[in-house]
Amino acid sequence: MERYYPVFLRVQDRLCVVVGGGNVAERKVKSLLQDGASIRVISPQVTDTLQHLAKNNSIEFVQRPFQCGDLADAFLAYAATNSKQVNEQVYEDAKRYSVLVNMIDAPELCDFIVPSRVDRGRLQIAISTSGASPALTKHLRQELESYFGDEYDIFLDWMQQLRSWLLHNEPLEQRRRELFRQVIEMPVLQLLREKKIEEAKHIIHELIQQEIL
Ligand SMILES: C[C@@]1(CC(=O)O)C2=NC(=C\c3[nH]c(c(CCC(=O)O)c3CC(=O)O)Cc3[nH]c(c(CC(=O)O)c3CCC(=O)O)/C=C3\N/C(=C\2)[C@@H](CCC(=O)O)[C@]3(C)CC(=O)O)/[C@H]1CCC(=O)O
Ligand SMILES: NC(=O)c1ccc[n+]([C@@H]2O[C@H](COP(=O)([O-])OP(=O)(O)OC[C@H]3O[C@@H](n4cnc5c(N)ncnc54)[C@H](O)[C@@H]3O)[C@@H](O)[C@H]2O)c1
Repeated sequence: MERYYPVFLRVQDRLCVVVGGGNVAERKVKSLLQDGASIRVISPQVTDTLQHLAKNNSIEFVQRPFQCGDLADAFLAYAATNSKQVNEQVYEDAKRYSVLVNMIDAPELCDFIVPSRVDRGRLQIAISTSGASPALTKHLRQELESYFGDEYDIFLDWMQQLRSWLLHNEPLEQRRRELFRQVIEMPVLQLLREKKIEEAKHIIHELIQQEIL
């Protein structure tokens, strides 16, 4: 069985080269755009959406077939054409320049595979079946999306602020851990789900007040 090591990559302003401009390429591009990657699509033809993104300057579009050397300055590469032969050329080029490559038609050659993700601001849940069933991956994403709502975005905003405050103001690591555990176990998320934002804020403030006193 193939095993993959999960990480969260920083792609902001890093060049990601997508070879091919069909539906699958479009999906990879949209996901990369969410995280601020600098994207170059190389393909004789692209979908309407990719065309539109190129017109907006959201992506760079190089309108021609793939050529060896195209991956020289890439951070990540995607072999996303409908031709096995072209995808293999992309693979060879990626190896030549030591660029990590995703192959949309050959999981066994992938340096990395693209997971589904539930995106709630700072909370990201990545899902993979190690390539066994992308259909199940998608299904699980939809299930998790209904469980994890936007309340996590607000909650994590507060947790981050609280954490940086405690890192400066509470020198005891054991005590900080205890406080984080308490906040997580309080019904803050439930209140946020019910849109009772002030009430949720209030119970965190009370806990911190006790801490200060
Ligand atoms: C998660 C997601 C991310 C994304 O693409 O953004 C993604 N595939 C998604 C959807 C999807 N892909 C396919 C279907 C049709 C149903 C089905 O086949 O199950 C559906 C569902 C649909 O479209 O409804 C067909 C398919 N997929 C691969 C092959 C090639 C092969 O297996 O050989 C074939 C053609 C097989 C054939 O020839 O028939 C390969 C890969 N697809 C992966 C990711 C990687 C493994 C992820 C994992 O570990 O689970 C991996 C290995 C490489 C990669 O692409 O990174 C995205 C869901 C986004 C969402 O959440 O909605
Ligand atoms: N990984 C996945 O998530 C996934 C999902 C579904 C299908 N697939 C696989 O993906 C392939 C089909 O993908 P699609 O639906 O996006 O295909 P598509 O037919 O919509 O698009 C193919 C693209 O490749 C481009 N292309 C062809 N030759 C090229 C070259 N020499 N240089 C650069 N670009 C070139 C075309 O211009 C076109 O834009 C199938 O082989 C299937 O096995 C993968």
